[in-house]
Amino acid sequence: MSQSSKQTSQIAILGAGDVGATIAYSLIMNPVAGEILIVDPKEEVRDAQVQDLSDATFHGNTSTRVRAGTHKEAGQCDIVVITAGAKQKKGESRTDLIGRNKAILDSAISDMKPFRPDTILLLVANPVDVLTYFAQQFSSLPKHQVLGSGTFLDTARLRGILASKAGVAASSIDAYVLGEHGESQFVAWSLASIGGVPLDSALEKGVEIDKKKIADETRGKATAIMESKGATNYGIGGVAASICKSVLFDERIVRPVSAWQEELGVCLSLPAVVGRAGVVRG
Ligand SMILES: NC(=O)C1=CN([C@@H]2O[C@H](COP(=O)(O)OP(=O)(O)OC[C@H]3O[C@@H](n4cnc5c(N)ncnc54)[C@H](O)[C@@H]3O)[C@@H](O)[C@H]2O)C=CC1
Ligand SMILES: CC(=O)C(=O)O
Repeated sequence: MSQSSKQTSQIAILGAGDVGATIAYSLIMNPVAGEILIVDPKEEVRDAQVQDLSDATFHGNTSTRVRAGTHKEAGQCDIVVITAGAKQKKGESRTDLIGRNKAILDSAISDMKPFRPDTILLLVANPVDVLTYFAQQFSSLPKHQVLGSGTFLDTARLRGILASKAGVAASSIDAYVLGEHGESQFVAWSLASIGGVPLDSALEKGVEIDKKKIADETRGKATAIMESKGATNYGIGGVAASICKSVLFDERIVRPVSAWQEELGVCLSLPAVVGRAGVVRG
């Protein structure tokens, strides 16, 4: 991507809560776009987040500007990251949010229309797979332009756990959590490798891993964090910012993101090639 298109790219973030603000902060610290628009009907919170985030743009490495925006403006951005919606209260599952968050999504998409034809919608609000499906329906954008963060965060969690067991950097581990960003997710153990060597052969002698325990710990990590601090925001902040970069730079990187699965008639995560058109190949 040329320097000038990098500077003029715009990312809108719908929802100025814990997750939306952290995604914006990640995009300021690792700049990929010229402008970030923060959109939230709670104007006081939105404006305070804009003020606070603007202070973070002071650091030397960024040319990204942050401002408050409207839903209509968001519909004309390169990427719209949708964090708008309720989060889980104690004892609630992600799927318990469906009624509230589907209604919020419906009204937010109506407010953003008409979309720029090449806009990418990145769903983050939960239940992310179901909302990705509804965003495809409500927006009428081509399905490959509407994707969800899916099991990318679960995959990051899995790689972190495996890295500490194996004593190698998480970036050297190739392993995926696939399926639903929720209770039915699964680890594709047969694909797991370290530096290209199948996981079981790559571990040092004497190092044993309990695959069921690791899969359970990965699946339960969000609940464990939320029980203590009420929300998860940093992991998804990094994950969503990384997807934005893959889109704007047309990276064609393979990521487990939630996308339309023609054979199954649902949105869920399988390894997909992510580029400027969204899911370039499923
Ligand atoms: N996919 C993933 O891996 C993750 C998803 N999440 C999900 O992200 C969502 C947001 O979480 P938090 O930021 O912690 O919640 P929050 O409650 O802190 O913020 C949500 C914000 O959305 C705003 N909002 C409501 N309707 C809106 C609309 N029509 N347009 C724009 N903004 C609107 C609210 O005013 C609020 O400020 C939740 O559904 C949560 O479950 C959170 C972490 C990870
Ligand atoms: C909240 C959520 O979906 C997560 O942290 O995985």
